[in-house]
Amino acid sequence: MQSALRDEGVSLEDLSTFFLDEADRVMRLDYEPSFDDILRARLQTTGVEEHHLRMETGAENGEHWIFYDVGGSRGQRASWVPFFEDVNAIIFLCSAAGFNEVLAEDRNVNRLVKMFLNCLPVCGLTEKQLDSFTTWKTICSSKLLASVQFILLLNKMDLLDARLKLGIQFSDYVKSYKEENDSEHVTEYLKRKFNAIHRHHSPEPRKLHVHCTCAIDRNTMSAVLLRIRDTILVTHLTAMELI
Ligand SMILES: Nc1nc2c(ncn2[C@@H]2O[C@H](COP(=O)(O)OP(=O)(O)OP(=O)(O)O)[C@@H](O)[C@H]2O)c(=O)[nH]1
Ligand SMILES: [Mg+2]
Repeated sequence: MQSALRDEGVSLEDLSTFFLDEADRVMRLDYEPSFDDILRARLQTTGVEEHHLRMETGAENGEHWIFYDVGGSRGQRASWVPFFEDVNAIIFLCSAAGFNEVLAEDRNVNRLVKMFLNCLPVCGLTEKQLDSFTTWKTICSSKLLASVQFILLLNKMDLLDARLKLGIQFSDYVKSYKEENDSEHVTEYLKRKFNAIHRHHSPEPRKLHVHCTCAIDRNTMSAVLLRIRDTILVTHLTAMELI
């Protein structure tokens, strides 16, 4: 069924059964999407989208955040650069569960693996390990972004955990991986690889902040966003020599 839907241009991301399980509710004439429906929906970003968010609760009440969301698929990447110049921080989302997925735009290229292409000497990975690491390396190397705060979100931790618990072997896809097949060890491995690329390719030394996330979990994401806010604030105060 998944492949039949894909042939029709319908994508059921991550083999999610969420909307199929909810079909009765979703097909009602008076259906209104819940917060969870919105978080589960797959809406591909095309070009660059500007989002203004005004916080409505807690200490952040009234605060105004501007996000620029850039499409992650290959065809969208060329449009990123002009928007980078004035940003305070780059939040790079990488699916930690992408190790056994291929790109929709090129089914010969592994999603995580595609991250690693030009980083082989740094990572010691095989030629199969390409996409997210390649993109990460390109962004880290940018001179335009030398003074921008970098924040890495290793996302889809729930799916990573579920896949490893199903017995899918990370080492079958990432040949240099020799550790245990659990999310703790795999996550540490990914952090080391991303950190190595960042350290090796940044034009000037800078700190990298890494968070493990599940973007569909609103509670943990709001805590992560607060920590990101604090990181950006501290970086700015330090730059202005106020702390
Ligand atoms: N289970 C799970 N699903 C997630 C998580 N994060 C995102 N998703 C789902 O992944 C799908 C893709 O999310 P999008 O926001 O469209 O992905 P994107 O990375 O912005 O993709 P582009 O816009 O093409 O760059 C959606 O169906 C989300 O619900 C996560 O942490 N866990
Ligand atoms: Mg998007």
